[in-house]
Amino acid sequence: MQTIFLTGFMGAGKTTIGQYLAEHLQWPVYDTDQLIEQQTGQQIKEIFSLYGEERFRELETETLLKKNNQPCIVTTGGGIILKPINRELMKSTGTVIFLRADFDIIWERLLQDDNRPLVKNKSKEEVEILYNSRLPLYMESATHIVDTSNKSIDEIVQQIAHRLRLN
Ligand SMILES: Nc1ncnc2c1ncn2[C@@H]1O[C@H](COP(=O)(O)OP(=O)(O)O)[C@@H](O)[C@H]1O
Ligand SMILES: O=C(O)C1=C[C@@H](OP(=O)(O)O)[C@@H](O)[C@H](O)C1
Ligand SMILES: [Mg+2]
Repeated sequence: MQTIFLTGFMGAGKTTIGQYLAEHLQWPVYDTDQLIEQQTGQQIKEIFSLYGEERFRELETETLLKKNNQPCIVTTGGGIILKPINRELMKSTGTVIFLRADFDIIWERLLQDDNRPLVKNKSKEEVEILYNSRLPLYMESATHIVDTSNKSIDEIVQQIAHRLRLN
């Protein structure tokens, strides 16, 4: 089994589900946002405000390129699917699980913290446009789609393990 990449929109639960899945499978887990923060010594929101989104996207690609071939879980930032090279890198080196969730559920979660620069000061309508614009890219790059709406974290972890025949 190769790397398991978790993709999906901001607030879909990638970082959280990845932690629980890692515990369940006893696999290491890496979060691209956390790796970028460790590497740069800066918070994601600082990188966006100091250098812009484009620089952040380059850092995401660098992070994917640095990954070794050992089995692990990689939880990605919601925009990782924007660059074709990222979609190719993930698909060619692992299994890509798109964590899908209804936008209304996601929006409620996004209201809980203000650490996401692409959400801060945006209306619900504006973020929904971003969500809809990205959906085809999540679909195109996914090897599996897991619907997470109204499911507990435990149910989602079980479902992923079952779909990948890892339990
Ligand atoms: N299935 C779920 N049910 C309820 N809350 C969830 C679920 N998945 C994630 N959350 C919560 O949603 C918020 C966003 O999750 P997070 O893992 O940061 O998402 P992402 O990494 O996709 O942006 C967190 O507060 C997390 O606890
Ligand atoms: O969707 C995006 O473009 C982003 C998602 C964030 O990660 P999460 O999806 O884990 O919130 C983080 O990478 C950055 O704020 C940009
Ligand atoms: Mg995350």
